[in-house]
Amino acid sequence: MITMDDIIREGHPTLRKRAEEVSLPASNEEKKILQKMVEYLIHSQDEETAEKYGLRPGVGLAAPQINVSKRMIAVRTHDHNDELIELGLYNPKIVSHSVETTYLEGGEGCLSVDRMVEGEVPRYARIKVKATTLEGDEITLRLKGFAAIVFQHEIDHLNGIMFYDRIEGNDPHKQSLPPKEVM
Ligand SMILES: O=C(O)C[C@@H](Cc1ccccc1)[C@H](O)SCc1ccccc1
Ligand code: NI
Repeated sequence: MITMDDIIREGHPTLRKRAEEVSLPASNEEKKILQKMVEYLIHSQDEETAEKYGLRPGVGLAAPQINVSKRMIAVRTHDHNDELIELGLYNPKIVSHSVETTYLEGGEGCLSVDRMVEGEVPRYARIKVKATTLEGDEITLRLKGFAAIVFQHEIDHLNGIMFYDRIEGNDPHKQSLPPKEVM
């Protein structure tokens, strides 16, 4: 199982790389890794298991965070209708987004960042994501609210972007809004 020992922390070069596309169908090894990433989220959201193994709760995890520079993410959260989203995805892509932006009150955290970082992180309010699931199905997700923020946080990890790169007042040359992905 994945524990905090497997999660690399800021300063590790893999967190600043652009992760490689996964050629599909995924290999057995890639499937195993993605499955374990989903399991990490399940374990981390179970109070007893999280306590037993010292897991930080997570609603998302990107493969670069376990030092695997491949375009794979796991997400376990609820959508705006309070439906559970529990997915392992290959090659997720934001194919369109709202002009309107939003942010998480109180800012964001990250399993790869062992410190509090103040500041609002601007995110698109609504996004459309295309990806291939762990089971091999191509899906399109229309997301808003917290789920949209989670997906943007995780897809940023695939592009070597950390949440604090987007906080106003940082290096003015850094893009404070998500870069145009595929527009
Ligand atoms: O480091 C990660 O990628 C996992 C983050 C994702 C995330 C952080 C902030 C906002 C949206 C997504 C972890 O889930 S941080 C822990 C956490 C847990 C519940 C709610 C928000 C953040
Ligand atoms: Ni993160």
